[in-house]
Amino acid sequence: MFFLKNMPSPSSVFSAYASLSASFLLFQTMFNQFLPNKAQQFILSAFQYYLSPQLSSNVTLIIEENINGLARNELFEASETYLFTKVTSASAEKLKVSKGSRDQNFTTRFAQCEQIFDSFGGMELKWRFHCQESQKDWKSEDDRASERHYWFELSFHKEHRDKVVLESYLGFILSRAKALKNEKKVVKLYTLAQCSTYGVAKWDSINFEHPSNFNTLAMDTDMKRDIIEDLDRFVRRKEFYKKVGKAWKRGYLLYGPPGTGKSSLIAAMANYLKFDVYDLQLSDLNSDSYLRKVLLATTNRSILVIEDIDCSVDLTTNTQFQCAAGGHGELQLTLSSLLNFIDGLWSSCGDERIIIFTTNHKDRLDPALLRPGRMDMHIHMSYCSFQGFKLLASNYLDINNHHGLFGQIEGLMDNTEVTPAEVAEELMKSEDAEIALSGVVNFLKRKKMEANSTADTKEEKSSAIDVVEAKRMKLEDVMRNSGRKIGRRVVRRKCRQR
Ligand SMILES: Nc1ncnc2c1ncn2[C@@H]1O[C@H](COP(=O)(O)OP(=O)(O)OP(=O)(O)O)[C@@H](O)[C@H]1O
Ligand SMILES: [Mg+2]
Repeated sequence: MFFLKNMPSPSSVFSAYASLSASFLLFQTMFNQFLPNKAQQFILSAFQYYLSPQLSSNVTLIIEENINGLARNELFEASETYLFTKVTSASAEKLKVSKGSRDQNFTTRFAQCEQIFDSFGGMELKWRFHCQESQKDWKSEDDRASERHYWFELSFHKEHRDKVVLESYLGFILSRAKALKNEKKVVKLYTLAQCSTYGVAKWDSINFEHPSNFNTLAMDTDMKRDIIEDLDRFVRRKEFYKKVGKAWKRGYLLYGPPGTGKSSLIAAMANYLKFDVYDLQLSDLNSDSYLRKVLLATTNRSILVIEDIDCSVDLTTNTQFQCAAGGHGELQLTLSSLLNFIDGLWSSCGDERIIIFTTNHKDRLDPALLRPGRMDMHIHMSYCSFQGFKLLASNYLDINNHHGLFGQIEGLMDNTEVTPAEVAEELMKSEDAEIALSGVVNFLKRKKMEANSTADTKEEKSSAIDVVEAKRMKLEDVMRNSGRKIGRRVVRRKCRQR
C-alpha cells in the first residue's frame, strides 16, 4: 500500500523522462556545436579518467602522426607497421586498403578507432588508434576541405614507464617495424634518365626483379660466407662508423672473366640487403660537375654500380674517361674526381652506401683504384669448380644427391676453364637430368680438346718462334762479324789514303 501510495503516476514518469531527454539533447547539441574539438576531447578524457578509477594507476602516451604538424613522426609510422602484425591475427573492424600502380603489395591502414592489446616482457599494453576529422577554415564554399588527424594512445601501468616502455618497448617497435618494412620492400633499379634538362640529374627506376641470391650463386663457399658476413657487419655498424669518423660506406671490386657471376653477385647483394641499385654508365656523363649531381641524386641504402670500369677509363692517360657523349665539347670527367667524390663528399651526405666496380681485367686498372683503402674488398669471381657445378645441378635439375655422371664431370672439370654461365647454359638445355648432364660431359670434352689444341698450337707457335729467333740471332751475328770485317777494311783503306 505504502509503495502504491508513493509511486509516481505513469504520466509524471513519462513527462520527467521527456524533459530529461530534451535536456540531454540540448546539452549534446551545445557540446557538439559550441565547443571546439580539442575541448570536447579534453572533457571526454577527463570524464573517462574519473569514471574509471583503475586507469589512475596507468600512464598514457600519445603518439601523433606528425611532429608539430609538420614532419612525419617516425614512431607513429613504426607503431602502425608493427600493430598491423597484431591486428590481422585479431579482429579489425575496418581497414583502408590501397595499391599504387607500381606497388607490388597492398598497403593497409587503420580506418577507425581500434583497440589493440599487446604484451611485452611480462607487461600488458593497450593501444588505441584515433582518427579525427576536423573542418578546415575556408574562405569560400569551394575551399571547403576537411583535415584528418591520426594518433595512437598507448596505456600501461605506471611502474613500467621509464624502464620498460620508454627504454625497451618503443625501441623494439622501431627495430621490428624497420625489419618488417625491409621484408616488404621492393628493390628498385635506377638508370640515368636520357633527357636530363639543364644539367639536372634524374634517375628513372623500375622494379629490380633479378632472381639471383646467395643460394643460387655458384662460388667458393668460404668466399660467399665472408661476403655475407661483411654485408651484415656493414649494416649493423652505424655507431661504429660514427665513432671512428668514417663515412658509412663500403666498396667492393669484383673481377674475373666474363660469365663468372659478377653481375649475379651484385643482384644477390641487392636482394639480400634490399638495397636499391643505381647502374651508372660513365659514358653517359660529360663532366665532373654533372657526375657530382648524378651521385648526389642517389638515395641512402643503395648500391652504386659501375660495370666494366676498365672499359670506361682511358688508362693510357690515367685520368680522362673515354666518354661517348658526343657533341658536348671537351670532356672533363676524371677518374680521380670520381674516386675523390665517392670517398669524400658523396658518402658523407648519406648513409649505408655501397659502391661496386666490376672488371674483366684487374691488371688493366688504374693503380688509384687498387690502392689500399680504396675498395674495401676485392672479390675474384673465378671459373666454375666441381663444387659450383653441384650447386648449379641442384638449382637447375634438382639433383641434390650423387649422380652417375658426376665422377666423369669432376674429372673433366679438373684443369678446364669453364665459366658458371657456360655450365648453366648446358644445364638449361633439357629438363631430363640424364640428357642435360650428358650435354655437360660433351661440352667439357670439347672444351678440353680446344684447350689442348690451343696449347699445342701455342707450343708449335712458340717453337716456330724459337727457330725464327735462333735464325735471326745467327744472322745478326753474321752481320756483326761481317760488319766488323767491313769496318776494319774501311779503316785500313782510310789509313792507306792518309
Ligand atoms: N657464379 C654463378 N652462379 C650462378 N650462375 C651464374 C654464375 N655466373 C654466371 N651465372 C649465370 O650466367 C649468367 C651470366 O652471368 P653474369 O652476368 O653474372 O656474369 P658476369 O661475370 O657479370 O659477366 P660479364 O663480365 O660479361 O659482365 C647469369 O645470368 C647466370 O645465369
Ligand atoms: Mg656482368
